[in-house]
Amino acid sequence: MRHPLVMGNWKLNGSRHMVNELIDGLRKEVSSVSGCDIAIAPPFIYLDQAKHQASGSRIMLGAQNVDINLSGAFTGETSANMLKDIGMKYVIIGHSERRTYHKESDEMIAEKFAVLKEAGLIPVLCIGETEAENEAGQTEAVCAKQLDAVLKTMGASAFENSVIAYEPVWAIGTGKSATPAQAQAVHKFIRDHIAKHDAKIAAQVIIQYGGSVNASNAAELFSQPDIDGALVGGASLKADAFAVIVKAAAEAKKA
Ligand SMILES: O=C[C@H](O)COP(=O)(O)O
Repeated sequence: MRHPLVMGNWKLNGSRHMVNELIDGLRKEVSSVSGCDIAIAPPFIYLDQAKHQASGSRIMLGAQNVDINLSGAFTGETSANMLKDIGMKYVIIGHSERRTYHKESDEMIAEKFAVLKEAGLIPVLCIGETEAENEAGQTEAVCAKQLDAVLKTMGASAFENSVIAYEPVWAIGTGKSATPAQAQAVHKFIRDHIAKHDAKIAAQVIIQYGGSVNASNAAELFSQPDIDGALVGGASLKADAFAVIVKAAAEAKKA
């Protein structure tokens, strides 16, 4: 049985004060929740502070990016081994904001996937189509191509103990979430696509939904059989709203 994961992607938001306040608030809200893994991904500069602030709680830490290199003359970059060294568990890769603003290709993202696996970190691989691709009926083709970049280089076994986040670009930060039925259909496609290579791994891989998840729509999204939690942006910046989403995931997957 899959254990849902709700992860907050803080993106470029935060301060020393906010790290302490938000994590303290979240610790109180989720202290009695079981049945759902919880993670947050603050900006790099606050990861160490956040790790300490969350110490002894069920809140795990993740980073928002990683470099493909492990050391050397790569100014401004952070390696997988460094993230492991400071106690990170998850690393988000392939987020559409990085694909768009930093021109990250499927091939580069597959390389990042490989360095994370090598370092013993859990990749959270974001995939998803743009609005134009959605309207052109290309959702499945786009998701398949993004998954294939990893499948071709590493095989289906790479998805063992890995996370996929389906994030339709048109739903990110827009307030316009995919409907539960729309999201379920794509999640099932993703699982079936991996199952063509390895049914056992497809059955266990966590597939999160991301894109305007909030306290009001989370429960219905999580009621879908192939939606295993969420990658949450805006709503993860408020402890109470994020906790409602965590509780909804724990509740929905109890049955
Ligand atoms: O990584 C998170 C996603 O980009 C979703 O962001 P959002 O919840 O603000 O729409």
